[in-house]
Amino acid sequence: MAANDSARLYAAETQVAIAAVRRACVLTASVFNKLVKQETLTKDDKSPVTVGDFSAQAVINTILGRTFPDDPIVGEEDAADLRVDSGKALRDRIVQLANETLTAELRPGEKEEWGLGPNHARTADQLLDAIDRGNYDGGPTGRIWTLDPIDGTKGFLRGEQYAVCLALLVDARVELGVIGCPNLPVTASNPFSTRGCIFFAVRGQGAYQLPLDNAFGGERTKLAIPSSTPETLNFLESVEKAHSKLSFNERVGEILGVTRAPTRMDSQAKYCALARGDGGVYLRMPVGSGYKEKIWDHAAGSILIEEAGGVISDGRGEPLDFGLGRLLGENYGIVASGKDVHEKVIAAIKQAKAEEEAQSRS
Ligand SMILES: Nc1ncnc2c1ncn2[C@@H]1O[C@H](COP(=O)(O)OS(=O)(=O)O)[C@@H](OP(=O)(O)O)[C@H]1O
Ligand SMILES: [Mg+2]
Ligand SMILES: [Mg+2]
Ligand SMILES: [Mg+2]
Repeated sequence: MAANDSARLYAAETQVAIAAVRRACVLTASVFNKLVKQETLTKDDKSPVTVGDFSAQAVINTILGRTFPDDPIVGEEDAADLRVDSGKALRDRIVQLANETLTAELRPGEKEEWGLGPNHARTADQLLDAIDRGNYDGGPTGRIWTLDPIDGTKGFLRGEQYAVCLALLVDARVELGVIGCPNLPVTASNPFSTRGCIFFAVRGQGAYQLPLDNAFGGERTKLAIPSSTPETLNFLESVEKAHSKLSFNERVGEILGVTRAPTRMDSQAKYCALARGDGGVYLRMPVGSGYKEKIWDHAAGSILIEEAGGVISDGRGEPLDFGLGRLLGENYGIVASGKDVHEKVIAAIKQAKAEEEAQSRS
């Protein structure tokens, strides 16, 4: 970081969040190569969770608990399944992985007072309690961190894109977002370039990309979403068909005159790609299952888009409300894009929706 950064708002939070996300990314990338079948559980909502998700949440919450002990955390995972007898094997593995990560040698930019380095192993109880620091209900006031330790767990299991996502809300407004993408090439135009990027944005201070393997010493690249035309525009959309209505996206694309094929990518890596100009519109429309979006799936990505000069809203153009609790609640889909195309996308959604309603009446 530059010398004058300590004077900036949220400088300490930014440094800690980048360090915590970087450590969690090293953990998840290394665990992927060693995962065995018994290290994945299916949650009540039928979605997967792995030892990688639990131990990344343990690591990040441990660091936040030490550095900002009064700040509550809304995290995706909880430790209930690890506290029962049948969870012993998973629990042991998570304790081992989290401690390997927390006790790794300090890197430039990290401080031992954050509870990092060889002398800072935790007990199993401390790590389970750290995971459960993420049980906060959220709400409209105060400082609240929100964490998705592995966003795109299905992508992670496929060896494709996933992201470690951390954001700080202050009175329901996202002030800081950090996203680690261990499998994303550092050069947008070259899929064969080195993989592993960290993206971060602070309100009023811009959005940046850093190399994952040199987060504090490497060059930071300022991000700006370029303007686009129907010929250059494409959509960034979910891989999982149950997560967003891809047929609706296709119709919106036709209305806008989009000719390029969509890019399908798991996780908030989609927001990162958009922020660096690698894709034009993040479009996520509900499939009609009644699923409610979670704040940790969009908070960090939303500030990255805004600080890269873009706009994020729901499918009606309404702002996303991060102050309603753990759920985004009342949003109808999500649209993120450059400023020049956002209104056009909202108008195209309105038209596609009207067509759909007319069809269902006839
Ligand atoms: N039914 C349904 N509808 C919409 N969204 C859902 C649904 N189920 C899950 N999720 C959330 O989707 C998160 C992953 O989102 P992605 O955009 O990465 O989806 S996709 O994998 O690219 O299809 C995923 O995040 P993780 O659980 O962190 O992987 C979920 O929070
Ligand atoms: Mg999940
Ligand atoms: Mg997620
Ligand atoms: Mg997750």
